[in-house]
Amino acid sequence: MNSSPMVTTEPPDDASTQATLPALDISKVSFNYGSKQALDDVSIRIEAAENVMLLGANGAGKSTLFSLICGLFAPDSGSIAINGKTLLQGANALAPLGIVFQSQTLDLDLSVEQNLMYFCALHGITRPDARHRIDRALQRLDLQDRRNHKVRTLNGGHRRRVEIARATLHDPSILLLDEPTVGLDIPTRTELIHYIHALPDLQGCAVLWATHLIDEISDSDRVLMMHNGQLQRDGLAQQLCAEEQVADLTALMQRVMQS
Ligand SMILES: Nc1ncnc2c1ncn2[C@@H]1O[C@H](COP(=O)(O)OP(=O)(O)OP(=O)(O)O)[C@@H](O)[C@H]1O
Repeated sequence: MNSSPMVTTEPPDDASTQATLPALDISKVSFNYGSKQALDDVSIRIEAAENVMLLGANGAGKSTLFSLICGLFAPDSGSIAINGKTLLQGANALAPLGIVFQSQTLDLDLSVEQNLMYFCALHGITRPDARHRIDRALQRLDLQDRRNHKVRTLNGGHRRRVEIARATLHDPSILLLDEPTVGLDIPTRTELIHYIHALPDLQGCAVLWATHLIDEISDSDRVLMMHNGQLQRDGLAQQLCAEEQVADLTALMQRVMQS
């Protein structure tokens, strides 16, 4: 991937304080919608500041997994811990979580800054601190000149960037991204992919990024392959392909889906 002007370098935020506990620990999680099993005995451990791609075709179980991590549903069995705290330990357990949903959730009639300020207020961040965090996030995402623009006037790529900026304002330990590039043109996708890959180093947070697009995954990425609610593969993309003697991830995904 080419370097992008969107990425600026700064030291990570408080990364050292998050270094020991796994950012996310999913243990033997199963979940059913009535008689339909959506997740079957899924275990995933993501370390602090690790970037992980969650790959699966439609219906694989990615969104359901995200809903469980966010506490929207409780698992039928198994447990989920964020930064060492299980979700059963109360709403506070969700505090170190950042999320960008598939569908857009910005207020179109507020400016970029107003959207970000509102989020900070919801998280109990004081105004001076919020200003500092917003400055930093806008700079990292190359959005400074859009600060006072109404979101309604922004294109899809800029709106996505605002959502990502917003999701990092409270310095989450783990950021969940549910198909963040859907609907974006190729140059905008490329920029976002580059930025998101740099995020663990920039921000010190882990990233779990759901996608069904294999071209968003690079050889050195850790990839989790899901199919029919099961975690079928977990490893570095290049290594998985070498172990199974396939040319690329597309061939490996085909094998997984035929199994
Ligand atoms: N509300 C629901 N009621 C019943 N079944 C559901 C519901 N939501 C999802 N499912 C089923 O659960 C399985 C997993 O769906 P899920 O949406 O988690 O997959 P996904 O990988 O996120 O796919 P997509 O990218 O299409 O959202 C699928 O078989 C789906 O049809």
